[in-house]
Amino acid sequence: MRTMMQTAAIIVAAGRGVRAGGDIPKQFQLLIGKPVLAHTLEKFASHPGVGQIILVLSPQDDAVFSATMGDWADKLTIVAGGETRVSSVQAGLAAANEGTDAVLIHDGARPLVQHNLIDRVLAELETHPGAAPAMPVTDALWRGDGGKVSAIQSRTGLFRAQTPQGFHLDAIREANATAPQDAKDDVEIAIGAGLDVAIVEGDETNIKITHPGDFLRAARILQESVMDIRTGNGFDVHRFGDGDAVTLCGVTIPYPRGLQGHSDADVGMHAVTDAIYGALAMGDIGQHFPPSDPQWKGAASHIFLTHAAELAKENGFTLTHADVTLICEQPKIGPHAQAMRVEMARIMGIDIDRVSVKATTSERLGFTGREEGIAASATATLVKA
Ligand SMILES: Nc1ccn([C@@H]2O[C@H](COP(=O)(O)OP(=O)(O)OP(=O)(O)O)[C@@H](O)[C@H]2O)c(=O)n1
Ligand SMILES: C[C@](O)(CO)[C@H](O)COP(=O)(O)O
Repeated sequence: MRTMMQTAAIIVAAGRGVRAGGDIPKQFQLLIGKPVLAHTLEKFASHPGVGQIILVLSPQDDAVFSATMGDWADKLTIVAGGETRVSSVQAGLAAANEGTDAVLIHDGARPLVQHNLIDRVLAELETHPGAAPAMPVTDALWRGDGGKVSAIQSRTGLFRAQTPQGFHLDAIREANATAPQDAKDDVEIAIGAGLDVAIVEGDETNIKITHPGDFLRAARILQESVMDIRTGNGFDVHRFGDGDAVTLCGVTIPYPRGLQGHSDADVGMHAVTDAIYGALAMGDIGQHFPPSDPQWKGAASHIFLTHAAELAKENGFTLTHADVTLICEQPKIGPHAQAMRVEMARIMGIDIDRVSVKATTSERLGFTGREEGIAASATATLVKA
């Protein structure tokens, strides 16, 4: 593990973004609600292997930076870039803190970079002065002339270059100092200076925003990757008392005793309700329907479950699954399980094949084994796409 290297990230964002178009340079344009550059910076700021973050900006963009991302300023070392990418990188290299061993040079216009890609580059820097991600070319390659295919180009050994490109600081500083200004990237500069650069596996989603259509592509990729999937669990117990029926998961079953509780004591429905609140991280039944409040005395539990399901919907989640296990010796649940699924699915507004009701005994052990009460355990899964 590379615990000894002090690594800085240099994010180059001084370009004009001519090909992408728009009123402001592409790095400041919004990508699902925040500037492209903010997405990029977040990835490096949250990576444990990255210390200093050097942001290279064009002096022409001081106002747009302050207006769109001013709150980032005190987390960064901001330096002025140049006319070419090479000169912008040079400015970044000059700003690395004393003691920095390695740098990751990354396009501000690649907002979808993932931590595991950064990890792969850092790992190779343990044994190489340079390391950079790339994707092997998989399409056939042609040469064209006048709108016609003029020759076939072998793709063997060809790669599409990505960033971040990582280097030992001293080595890339020396190489960059004499680099041609038209170099496409830092690997070109490094190998020009005779440095050994390892190729690490790139990521198909690590695209560079270059043309207008790339904003939509990037937004789609981000929306897929930010899918929020949550699982919550719930557990409840009610003791037996006088009565002639129990209500479990919305189904009333005749039985020589009843379940005691402030509400209708539907232990199964309470467990599912609490599982939904748990997935939302929004408290529990007691918090939403305090037992101290007389209006809930004897309340039907579908009120609670409906509230939890509505709350999930209001917060943008789809309830995709609920699973409850009733723990009791008696009554036997099997004959009623299907009716319970139907009723719970109806209340939650989801298909019955997304609702599971199971039962188990506790082998005559404990309070459920002694038939003093019934327990229920549940999970619920919520998805926000
Ligand atoms: N003088 C420059 C030129 C480019 N870059 C940065 O280098 C990255 C990759 O460059 P590219 O996609 O070519 O960006 P632009 O130069 O902005 O694009 P265009 O050529 O369409 O104007 C971008 O994050 C860009 O901001 C830079 O810091 N300084
Ligand atoms: C550095 C780079 O992102 C590697 O793929 C790329 O070369 C820079 O962008 P450009 O579009 O080639 O100017």
